[in-house]
Amino acid sequence: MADYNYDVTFIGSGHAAWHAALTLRQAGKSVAIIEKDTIAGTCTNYGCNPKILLEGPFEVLEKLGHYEGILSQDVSVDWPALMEYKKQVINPMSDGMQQMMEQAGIDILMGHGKLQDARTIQVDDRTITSEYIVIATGQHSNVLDITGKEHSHTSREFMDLEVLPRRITFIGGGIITFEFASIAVKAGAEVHIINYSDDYLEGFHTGHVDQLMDKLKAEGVQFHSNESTTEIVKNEADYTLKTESGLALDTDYVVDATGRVPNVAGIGLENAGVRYSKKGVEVDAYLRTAQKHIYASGDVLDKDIPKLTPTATFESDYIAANILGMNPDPIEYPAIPMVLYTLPRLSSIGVTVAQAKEDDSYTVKTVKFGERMVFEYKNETEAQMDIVLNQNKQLVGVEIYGNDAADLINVLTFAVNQQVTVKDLSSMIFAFPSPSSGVLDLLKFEML
Ligand SMILES: Cc1cc2nc3c(=O)[nH]c(=O)nc-3n(C[C@H](O)[C@H](O)[C@H](O)COP(=O)(O)OP(=O)(O)OC[C@H]3O[C@@H](n4cnc5c(N)ncnc54)[C@H](O)[C@@H]3O)c2cc1C
Ligand SMILES: NC(=O)c1ccc[n+]([C@@H]2O[C@H](COP(=O)([O-])OP(=O)(O)OC[C@H]3O[C@@H](n4cnc5c(N)ncnc54)[C@H](O)[C@@H]3O)[C@@H](O)[C@H]2O)c1
Repeated sequence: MADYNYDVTFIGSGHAAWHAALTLRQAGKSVAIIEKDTIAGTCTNYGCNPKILLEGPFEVLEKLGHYEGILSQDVSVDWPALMEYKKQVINPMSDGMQQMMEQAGIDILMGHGKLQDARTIQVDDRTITSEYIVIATGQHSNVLDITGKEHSHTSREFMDLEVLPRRITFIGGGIITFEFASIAVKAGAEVHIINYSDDYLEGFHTGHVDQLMDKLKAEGVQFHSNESTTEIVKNEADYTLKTESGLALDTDYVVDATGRVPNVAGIGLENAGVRYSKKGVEVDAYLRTAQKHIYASGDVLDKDIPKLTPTATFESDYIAANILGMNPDPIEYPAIPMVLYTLPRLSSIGVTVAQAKEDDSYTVKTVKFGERMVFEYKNETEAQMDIVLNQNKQLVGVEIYGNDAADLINVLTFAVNQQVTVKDLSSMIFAFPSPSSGVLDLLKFEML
């Protein structure tokens, strides 16, 4: 048998990689992780974690708003102090992860990984060989190819801003735009959203999206629909964003949030005979590429399911089990929850209301739990969920609008994936009062 430097080598160190790396190392495999930027990847360093940390104080402001007349509303967020706090909490995480992996016996190779052939990887000026390889290179922010594109910023740069600009313009009507616009406007910035169509937040419940947009408009966010950005002009003290229709918007900071692009270029996929397209790396039902010993995992995959941290983790765990022979079956994804971390949040799992309306076998119900349980939902009367039941009256889909939508969807993910019945719910006692027990009580009633 051929002699390789490592049993398994990962290109990338995000969630798609390190979960499998640890499991494989614990099972006695020799493992290397190649990383060219920051150990632990996007979510930990410039994605989910800093995003939710920065959002924390604004969530408090949002909740304060439900007690007007009871609590003084004269509170504001000190952005520079918040940024300092973000650095204190987030910056050490990468080193901590590196130490944890090295203590487990994983070799961390810093540098740009590039396949030379199907078993050989060049890492800057050194070369290693590996029996198995996992491509876990993630995605990068799209940058619109327009004049003055060098004046636009990515989500990563936005989350490093020491001072929040007075006027911020987001290009794109997707997740990143809404999450950042939601906090920027609460921080007092003048916020504009430029979208090249009039569709926003594709995939989320359209009624909830409309409700969220109305709220953001009331807070001051200005939406510019059906506008195609053509140019960003640098002026002496600010910038002007121009569109095809003639809109000229003066602003201090432009965030390009027009999507994320799989990192498939410059990593030697063609040298190794791995098939890919601009949508990502092509894999079979076992997450194996055209070369059966080369797997791909996480955001870099060409797949139709949401590109999220929990799916990257799920795939990483699957690959470890498959390589160890513990799971020889094709990967089987459960229903995957999506959460939009705006104020309030939107979340969903399973069959959507839009899908259910196309199929007579489903029943759709709207449950205005915020109105019905004012005390448990702390005056958030707008909170509601739209549920989809199948013919057996089991919960197959939920879409939520409300501050607690992230935690509630986790409870309901359990109900959807386990095909829970009213009898199951009635056989359990839940703590009361709490947001989840309120929702479960109402759910039982709707499922009867
Ligand atoms: C602003 C933002 C907010 C997000 N919020 C959420 C959220 O709230 N919830 C959620 O579930 N998901 C969220 N996501 C998505 C989530 O971050 C990704 O789904 C997740 O990080 C994917 O993990 P990954 O390991 O596939 O990729 P990554 O974490 O991107 O890791 C890939 C790694 O590969 C490295 N790499 C690339 N090419 C090479 C090379 N040639 N050599 C060596 N190393 C290389 C990169 O530097 C990177 O570290 C967010 C993303 C962004 C951008
Ligand atoms: N809460 C979460 O789970 C979370 C949060 C942030 C990011 N993410 C990850 O990042 C991705 C979101 O990134 P995003 O918000 O940049 O992408 P997105 O796909 O959600 O939104 C992109 C937006 O840009 C628009 N657009 C695309 N091309 C354009 C063009 N040429 N000109 C103008 N507009 C254009 C699209 O119509 C869309 O509105 C998610 O898919 C997910 O993988 C997840």
